[in-house]
Amino acid sequence: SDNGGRSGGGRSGALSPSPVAEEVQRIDVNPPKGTRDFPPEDMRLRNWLFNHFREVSRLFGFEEVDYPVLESEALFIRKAGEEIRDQLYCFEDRGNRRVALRPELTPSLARLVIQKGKSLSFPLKWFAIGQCWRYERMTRGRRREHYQWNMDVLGVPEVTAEAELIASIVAFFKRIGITESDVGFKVSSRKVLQEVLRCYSVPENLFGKVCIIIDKIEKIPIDEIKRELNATGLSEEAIEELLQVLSIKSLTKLEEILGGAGEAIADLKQLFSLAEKFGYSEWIQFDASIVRGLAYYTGIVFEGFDRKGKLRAICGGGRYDRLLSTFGGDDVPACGFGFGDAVIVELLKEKGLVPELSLEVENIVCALDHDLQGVAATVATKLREKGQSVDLVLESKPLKWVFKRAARTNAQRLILVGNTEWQKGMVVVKVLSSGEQYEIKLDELE
Ligand SMILES: Nc1ccc(Br)nc1
Repeated sequence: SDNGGRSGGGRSGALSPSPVAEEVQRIDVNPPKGTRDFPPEDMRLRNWLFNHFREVSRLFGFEEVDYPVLESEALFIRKAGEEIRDQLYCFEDRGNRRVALRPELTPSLARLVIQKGKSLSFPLKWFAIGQCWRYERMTRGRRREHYQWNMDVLGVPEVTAEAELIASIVAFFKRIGITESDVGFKVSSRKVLQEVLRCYSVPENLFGKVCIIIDKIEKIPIDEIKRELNATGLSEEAIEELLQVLSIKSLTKLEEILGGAGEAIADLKQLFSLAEKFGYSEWIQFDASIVRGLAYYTGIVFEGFDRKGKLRAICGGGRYDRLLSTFGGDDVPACGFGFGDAVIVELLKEKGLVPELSLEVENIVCALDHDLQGVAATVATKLREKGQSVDLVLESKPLKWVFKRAARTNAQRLILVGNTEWQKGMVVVKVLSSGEQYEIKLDELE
C-alpha cells in the first residue's frame, strides 16, 4: 500500500452534540415491559430457530401463511373462562373499533378459511410463524409477546392428521438435537371428558368451560378445581368420576372404565398405532389429564413437555372440528399446534444445545486512499454480483481498525484498493486465515 498503511484520518461513529443543542431528557431506551429487542446475536438465534421451523414445514409439504397481528377483538371473545381471554391485549382504535393484538393464530386461520370459502381445495396444510401477545399484570414479570410456529391440517377428519403434526414436531426436535430422553408428548382426547360428562347428562354447552377448569388441575389446588366444577352445575358424583378418569395414564385402563365402543378409545388407539409407524412411539404417552387450555378443542389434544419437569409446556395442540361454525362459517375438520419461541430456548440452554452463531462475511473491501473510495465501491459491487458478501468500509479508516473489524466479523478476505496497485488495474487480496497475500486484476477477482 502506498500511504504508509493509513487509510486517512476523519471522524466516525456517534456524532458529538452540536454546541447549541438544549438539554434533552433521555427517553427510556428499553423496549416496552414484557417485550424483547432482537439485537444481532439474538436475531441470529431466532433466525436459526425459525429456519428449522420453516425447513420442517417444507419437508412436510406445508404452505406458509400469515395474518395481521391486529385483529377484531370479536375473534377472541369466548365465554369459557380462558386465561387467553382474561389477558387479551385489546383496545378501541381511533375508528371506535374494538381490536386486539392476536393472542394466538388459530382464530385468524379460521377467519381466512371462511373468507376464502369454496376457492380453497382441501386438505389444507398451512403453517405460520407469528408474534402473539397477552396483556398480563407485570406483577408476574412474564413476557407479553412471543413468536409461535403453528402448523394446521384442515379437511382431514382422520387421526392421521394429528399423527402427522406430532411427527413434524418430532422431526423439529431431532434437527436441533433434542431426543425422546429430553422431551415427550402427553396425549389424550377431549372425547374422554365428553363420554364421562354424557354419562351424567351434562349439557354440551358446559363442555368448553369444564375443559378450561380441568386444564388448571396442575396449577391450582384440587379443592378449587372441585369448587369451580361444582359451580358449573356438575354433581359431586360427576366430579368424582371425572377426576377419577382424568388420573388414568394407561389406554388399557381407560378402556376398562369407558368400554371399547367410544370414539375416544378408537382415536387414541389409532394414534398410538400410527406413532409406531412414524417411529415416534418412545416420544408419546397417554395421559387423561391433558385437556389444554383452549375452549375450542374437540378431540385429540397433546402437549410437549420436558422430562425433567422444570419448564412449562414446550408446545401444544389438538383437534378443533367446530371452530369455524363459532364464527358463522361451515365447519371443517381441523387440527393444529402452536410452538412458542421462548420455552424451547430455555430447554436448549438447559441441554447446552444453543448453537454458536457468529456473523460471517466473506469480504471486507477498503480503499487505502480517500480518492479510491469510488473504486472500492466498484470492487464491492462486482463481488456482490458474484454472490459474495462484502462489508465495504465506508469512510477513511486506519488499517489497524480494518483488521480489527475483519476479525470481529470473521471476514475471510480483505480486499485493499491502493494507488500503486490500482495504477496497474490490480487490487490486493489478503486471505485472513492463512495470511496469504496477492495482487489480482479486478476482472479476475471472484
Ligand atoms: N397467548 C400468549 C401470548 C403471548 C405469550 Br408471551 N404467551 C401466550
